[in-house]
Amino acid sequence: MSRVVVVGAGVGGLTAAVRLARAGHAVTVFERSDHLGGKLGVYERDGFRFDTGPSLLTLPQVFTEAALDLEPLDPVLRHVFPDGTVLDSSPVHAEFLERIAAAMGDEAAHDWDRFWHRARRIWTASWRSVLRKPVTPASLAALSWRVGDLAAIAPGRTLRSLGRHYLRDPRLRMMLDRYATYTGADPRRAPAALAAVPYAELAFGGWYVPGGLGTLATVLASACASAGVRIELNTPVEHIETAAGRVTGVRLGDGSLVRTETVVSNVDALTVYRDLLPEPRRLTGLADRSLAGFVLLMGVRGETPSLAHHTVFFPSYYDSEFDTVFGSATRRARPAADPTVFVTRAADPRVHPSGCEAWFVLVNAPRHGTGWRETDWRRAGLADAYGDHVLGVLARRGLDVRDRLVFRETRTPADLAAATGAPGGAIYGTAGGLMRPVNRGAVEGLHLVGGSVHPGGGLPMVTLSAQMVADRIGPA
Ligand SMILES: Cc1cc2nc3c(=O)[nH]c(=O)nc-3n(C[C@H](O)[C@H](O)[C@H](O)COP(=O)(O)OP(=O)(O)OC[C@H]3O[C@@H](n4cnc5c(N)ncnc54)[C@H](O)[C@@H]3O)c2cc1C
Repeated sequence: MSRVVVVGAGVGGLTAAVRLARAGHAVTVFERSDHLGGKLGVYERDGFRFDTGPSLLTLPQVFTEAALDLEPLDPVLRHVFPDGTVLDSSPVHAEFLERIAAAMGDEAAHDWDRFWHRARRIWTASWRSVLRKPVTPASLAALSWRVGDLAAIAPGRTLRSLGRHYLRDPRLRMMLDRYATYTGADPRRAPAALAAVPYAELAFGGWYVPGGLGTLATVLASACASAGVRIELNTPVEHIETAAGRVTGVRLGDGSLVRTETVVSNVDALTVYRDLLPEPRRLTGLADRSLAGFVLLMGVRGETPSLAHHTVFFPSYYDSEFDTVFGSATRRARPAADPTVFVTRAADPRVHPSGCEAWFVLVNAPRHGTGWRETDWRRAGLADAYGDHVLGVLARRGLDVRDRLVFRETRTPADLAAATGAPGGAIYGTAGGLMRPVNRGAVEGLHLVGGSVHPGGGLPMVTLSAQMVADRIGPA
């Protein structure tokens, strides 16, 4: 029986651990923190239960290691535009077209239908040629894929330009642009291939896990237990030991050495290459880093019928938000004055006391430490002041919750970085791009899973990375 060490108990690490143990390996997971799930965090207070990370599960067919009880969402998302238009997305295409026509007119519905057919081609090509296969610069260059798939994905084209080509209504353009942020990217730089994201979300639906998405970590943990995986919490891996270009073991925080020839790392690739390997190595194929997020967790009195499970409130000038949170060569990244505000409020009595609601509010935010003082999220008072600001923005967009708060907690990019080891609190690891770091590590026996490597961030992609890596390692 071969011994495999998994570093990190995020969704990628736990999924790889289950799959490898079922394939006959003796698997040990070392996790630096005192809890499982990584960014898939849960926070409980006064009878309220919050997911501190993911709130939307897509591509349920991917989660084969976790038997989940799922509830479909309709609408998947409610969009509130700056002119007051409200558009609910539907997992049934014909129904969504009717909703678009009712809210924005027939021309807009026709445009979305045309875009949808192109997005389906992109999805089909991505699923077949990219998402379940290790993609490397060499495989791209060798054009080993079907030429039709390459044409559909249109490498080199941006999501923004694809949207401008198909969609005339500025509100639909805004709606499409937002999908770039599902990988923490700027739509003006993100590849057109990300059109696969709205396709997948609407064609296969958006799902809620009763009790909250944190349940996924619990289910994966029990799958680990049944498969015989050993999990050690509060056990950071300080180094990956190598000799002659091969993995020989991992050095733990207490100085002890655990010998193994196979390490699956769920740690951000940047950290692995910079800090865990014996000599810092250049990470090839590093795409842009993902955005971080600023989160408010709020216990709220009363009910809010204007909210769907997920509601997005758009700003008047979307590009100015991207300019601000990404920064540029001449302007440092800063929190946005007029950000998009994403509110999740589950109608699930398991997550709030009766007569109340548990709100998760997320806005795009620059990574911790990427700019000057403005992006030092540890600066005294910044988190509270920005939280006040976000609630003021929400009030100006028609939803004033400030006099209904039972309590309010804040999670900044610096908090996420501290809790999960995500550099700068990047939500998704690397932002959208075809050239993410590859799953095969720089030394023999090292494999990488999780949001910072191919095929990317978000629960389904992270799960696919783990499945690909486990299958590549093969049976014991
Ligand atoms: C606010 C927020 C909202 C999100 N919303 C969604 C959403 O709605 N839908 C969706 O699909 N995705 C969403 N995501 C993204 C999703 O959470 C991530 O893509 C996914 O959970 C990342 O999993 P991972 O496998 O990369 O591991 P991570 O979650 O990054 O976990 C890595 C683990 O490794 C551990 N670790 C790090 N260094 C060491 C070390 N040296 N030794 C031992 N252990 C170590 C960490 O403590 C951590 O537990 C969201 C994320 C956030 C933060």
